[in-house]
Amino acid sequence: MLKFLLEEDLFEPLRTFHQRGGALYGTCAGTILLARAVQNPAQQSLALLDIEIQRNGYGRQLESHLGATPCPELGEPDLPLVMIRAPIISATGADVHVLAKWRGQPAFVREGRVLATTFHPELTTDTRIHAYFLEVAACIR
Ligand SMILES: NC(=O)CC[C@H](N)C(=O)O
Repeated sequence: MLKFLLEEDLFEPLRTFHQRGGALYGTCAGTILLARAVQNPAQQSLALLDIEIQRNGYGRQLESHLGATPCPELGEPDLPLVMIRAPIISATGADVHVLAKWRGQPAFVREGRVLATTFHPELTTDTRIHAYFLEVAACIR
């Protein structure tokens, strides 16, 4: 994804979109791209979300797993989590709201109109995060 963004010169258009008030949502590798700082390995990123992130934070593919976790912002039931070689958010800035955690680490975060999850809601039938994103984009949340 990083290679593609660089090859297609998409860094600046995405930053401009954000600057003009556009909403962004990253899942997993998308969250890595949005982060202020990436480790394991260090790499360039958009730095549109004030988090530090460790790629493959749980380990290799064998450590991919399912789970469920509470998300007070979205109500009951717990959010289903699909963690595929998921990253771990290791630090969050003062303006970042942690909306859900997994194993003690932020798993769903928001800073203004930027949302990010370390898991894949698109692989479940639970559409609450996508609906929430649309509301954030429409400035009604
Ligand atoms: N499911 C994913 O997007 C995995 C991300 C991948 N493990 C990475 O570090 O780039």
